[in-house]
Amino acid sequence: MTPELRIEGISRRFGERLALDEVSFTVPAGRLTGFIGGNGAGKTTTMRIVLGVLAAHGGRVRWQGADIDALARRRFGYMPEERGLYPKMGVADQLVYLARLHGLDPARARRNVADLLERLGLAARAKEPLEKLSLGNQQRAQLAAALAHDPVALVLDEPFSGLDPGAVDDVAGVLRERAATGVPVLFSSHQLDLVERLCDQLVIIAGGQIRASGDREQLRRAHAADQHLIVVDEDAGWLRELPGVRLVSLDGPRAVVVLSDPSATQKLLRAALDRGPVHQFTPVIPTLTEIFRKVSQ
Ligand SMILES: Nc1ncnc2c1ncn2[C@@H]1O[C@H](COP(=O)(O)OP(=O)(O)OP(=O)(O)O)[C@@H](O)[C@H]1O
Repeated sequence: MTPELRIEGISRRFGERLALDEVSFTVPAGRLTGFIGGNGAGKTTTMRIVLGVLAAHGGRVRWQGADIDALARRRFGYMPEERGLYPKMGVADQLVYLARLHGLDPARARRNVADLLERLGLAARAKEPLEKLSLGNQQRAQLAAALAHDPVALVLDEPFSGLDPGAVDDVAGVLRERAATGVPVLFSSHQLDLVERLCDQLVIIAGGQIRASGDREQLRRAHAADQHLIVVDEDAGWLRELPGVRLVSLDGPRAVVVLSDPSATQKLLRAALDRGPVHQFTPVIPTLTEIFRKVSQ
């Protein structure tokens, strides 16, 4: 059975406020799924419901094709928004303790924790109490806590917040490795550039509703507005007169155009080549930030 996590029609109210409105999406096995949305969009509420920390008022969470239960959830790795490690306890000791709570034998728990601390650049701080670590290093320790018991799925609330670029790369590397072993990874973030760089799948939520979800590149292509960039040798102003072409912007030899139909593409290219060299001719694919702005309105 494919280890796939599915959120199906989840709704949740807080008093009169509908925080989640029939939220559905899939976190496929072996892929990094970025969960993005503005403040109060519903990311944390969704993640809490997946982990059973909060009850849903409608819908269900499915794991490997069946309704999720406490046993399955125990095998998940969760990094909650309210970070939950003990400030006064040694870093390695508490990670081993948490891994053992999840059922790992002592040797395996110690080995996993040592590997993770090494991988996350914390090996030298292993014996120190958590509170003596910088906030970024505490964050790395939180991630280690979510990973130490060899989880079958990962649900991480803002794992990159407050990390410097080096730490972002360390954490991203660890998540990629986990995903490569077939683990579904869901992580929320406000850093759109980071999500664009890291994730394979995207889920965009706004006002408690899913506005877009799926493969990152497919989404980008689906939101392309039929625009093409063309770069020629000299001023491209002649494009104004070409039938089937609407000029969106013009900057000397660079122009962005919208074509009336697919056959206009070849006509445009031919007309441009008749006038001289064509240095670029390519569809304009929107960035994640542009898609996010468009669908979140
Ligand atoms: N315990 C609660 N009691 C009342 N309202 C809540 C509670 N938890 C969440 N909400 C409301 O539900 C909505 C969704 O909040 P949630 O924390 O899930 O958003 P988020 O996308 O994680 O936001 P952020 O990026 O700011 O963390 C918000 O309107 C929030 O005020």
